Amino acid sequence: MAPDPRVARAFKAMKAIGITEIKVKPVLKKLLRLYEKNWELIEEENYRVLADAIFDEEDDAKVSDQKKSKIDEENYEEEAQEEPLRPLKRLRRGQEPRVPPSPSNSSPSLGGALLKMPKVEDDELPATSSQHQSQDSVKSPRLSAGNGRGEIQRLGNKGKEPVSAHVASTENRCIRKRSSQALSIREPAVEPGIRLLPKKVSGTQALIIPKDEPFTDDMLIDNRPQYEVPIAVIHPDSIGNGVSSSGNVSLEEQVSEGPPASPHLDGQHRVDGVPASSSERRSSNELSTIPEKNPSSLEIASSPMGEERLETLTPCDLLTKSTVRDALHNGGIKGNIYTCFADVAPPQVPRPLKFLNGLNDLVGTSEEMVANGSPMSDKGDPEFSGSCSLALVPQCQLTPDDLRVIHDVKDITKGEERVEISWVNEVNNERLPTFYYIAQNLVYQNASVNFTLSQISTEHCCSDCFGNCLASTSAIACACARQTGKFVYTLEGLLDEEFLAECVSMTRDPQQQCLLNCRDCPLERSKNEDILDLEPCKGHLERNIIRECWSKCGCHKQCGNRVVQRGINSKLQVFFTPEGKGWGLRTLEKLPKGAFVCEFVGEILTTKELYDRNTKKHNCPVLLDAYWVPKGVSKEEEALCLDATKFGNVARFLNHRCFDANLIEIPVEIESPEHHYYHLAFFTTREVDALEELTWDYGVDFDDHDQMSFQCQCASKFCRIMKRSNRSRSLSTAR
Ligand SMILES: C[S@@+](CC[C@H](N)C(=O)[O-])C[C@H]1O[C@@H](n2cnc3c(N)ncnc32)[C@H](O)[C@@H]1O
Repeated sequence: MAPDPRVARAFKAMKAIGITEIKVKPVLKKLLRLYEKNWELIEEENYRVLADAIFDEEDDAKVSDQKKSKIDEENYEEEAQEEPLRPLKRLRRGQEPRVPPSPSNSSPSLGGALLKMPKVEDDELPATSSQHQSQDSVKSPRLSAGNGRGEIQRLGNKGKEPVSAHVASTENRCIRKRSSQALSIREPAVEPGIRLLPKKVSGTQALIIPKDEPFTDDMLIDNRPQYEVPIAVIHPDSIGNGVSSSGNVSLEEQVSEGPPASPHLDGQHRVDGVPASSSERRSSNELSTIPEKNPSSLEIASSPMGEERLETLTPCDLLTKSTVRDALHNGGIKGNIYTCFADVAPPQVPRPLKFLNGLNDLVGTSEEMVANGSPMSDKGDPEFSGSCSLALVPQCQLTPDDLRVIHDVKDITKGEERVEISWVNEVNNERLPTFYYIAQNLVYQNASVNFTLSQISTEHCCSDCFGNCLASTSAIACACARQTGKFVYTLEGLLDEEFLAECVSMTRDPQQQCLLNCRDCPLERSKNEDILDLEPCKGHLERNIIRECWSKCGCHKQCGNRVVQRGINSKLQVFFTPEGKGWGLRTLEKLPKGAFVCEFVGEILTTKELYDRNTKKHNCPVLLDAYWVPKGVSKEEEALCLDATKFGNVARFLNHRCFDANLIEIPVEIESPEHHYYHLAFFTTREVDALEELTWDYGVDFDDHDQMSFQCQCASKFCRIMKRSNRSRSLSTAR
């Protein structure tokens, strides 16, 4: 096969400055991945980025060699003394300063959960040293969701079968099958006066990152399982106004040069340790809060694994780095820029970190952070204690968009949520997959989801209520609780134990599960154009639902019957799982049983639209089929699902756990009594410890090849794939 002329030209340009093909090849390959094959970025300025990246690679190799020699010569203690200046972790994350993964998910597993990233084709470039990870193919996820009414309102669903238009044809067959789901979240603590930053980044990184590049499947690289149902390339523009408020995580990635070692330590918090609000954070770009006595910027990375690194750099140092300078002038945003900008302080002499006795004195583990409520407790030096001042940061001519990106580095929600949600990768140098963070579901195109006040009759709201419906002493049940017979929330904001137990039982207990089958399943209709190919409905799991008060109700926004609509309130963190599941979500604080964690948020699609997307990189779309059977589905367009692959919230990072997941998903009606659309909320099924991963039973039938499939690593003793043979026994034991 003839070599790509662009490759040949790149080789030639490098050869002209004395760089051999053998050195060019691997770096070029990385850049192609990083830039998603956007050659223009590589070719700019006579392949400057490429040359920079190669030189950086060489520099890093030298540093690595020097370090190795040093380690041979010095004893362990001596090495430890130098840790602050050259973190051990750097070796592991060695690639980040050079050619950072693309914002859109450069790493194989990254895309993992949601988006899979195809590698650069080998035939495009000669063989390289890029690593290849095993790839599992993932089939279309089982779409599940449900809505039920308290004890209430039970609805059936399971996942795959067409529902006839209108006719609520249902054979209510109780079938033993399937599962439940749930999850919870938390937030990282932050250190006043000290910012956790990624290590230095090469200019290449800073210059790279095409912000608005279209995201296409073939630009992605991922070795992890792919979803059977691919996702379409969605441009923010095509989504409508609602998207404007969403955040593009890829942009965040662009800003950060590498996976944050410990997002807990970011500077996005106020001095009092309280997470800054979105607006506060935004303004902090203009007024940088800095430690009064901290003369220099301080880069700190740490991890629960005990790997930390510290580096002092003056703002001047940072700003005079050519790469940063270039990036600023070019309007590019990079990790370094973020670092320098965020830490810009009055020019002072960098302060040596000798006073640190060891990293562990300064940077605690995640557990310590959680326990102490602060990731860094000023142990190292009182000067790091909260006192701050505001300093103007005039040098950087960043656009408002740039500033927005900068702020998003440590908060994937970009201020969309009430709480900040950081991400951390203590396993490798993969970055978050590219997606736009949205806190509320958004209609993609055809989904017929209309909320009008006129739709809500007095039967559907409690207009006579006042204050907190749960605290009412009225003998007459609040209208919003009528369907369930009682409120399903307690005054503490948790799910009523009995209601939760019933929900869990209905999804987990084979004896209690009830699958309802519709005659003309919309799901099957969406999958198959030819009516002759239609498969029978596979059943929809019967569920309980929650009905919350809403705008037409007379109660207060803080009414106890408004939990899900108030959004995430726990301290959550997206992290890279060490078990091969890709990214996951964990809580940073202990969560009680029955706590709301988050909603599954994504694009609202018709099932037809979902299948039309024809992508194999879906992030577990969820079918809103809770009412299909009881109410029927009048037209195909009303068969809705949620796809969080490109637009979603933290729930897209929830991994699957067979049977005994700590989260369960429950349908929640909020704005609309129309049953074809509802919210899907995750609640804890038990108390969840701080740092525990939050999991949800996708309800995957690993024997059904029509469903999403992956090599389950849930480690549950009830794992359906690992212990299939013992499944029945396990389930009964668990009960
Ligand atoms: C909704 S995503 C979860 C987030 C995902 N881990 C990521 O990195 O973005 C679902 C995908 O995560 C992976 N996954 C989830 N649960 C898993 C498990 N128990 N074992 C292995 N992989 C899992 C699979 O690749 C699955 O297709």
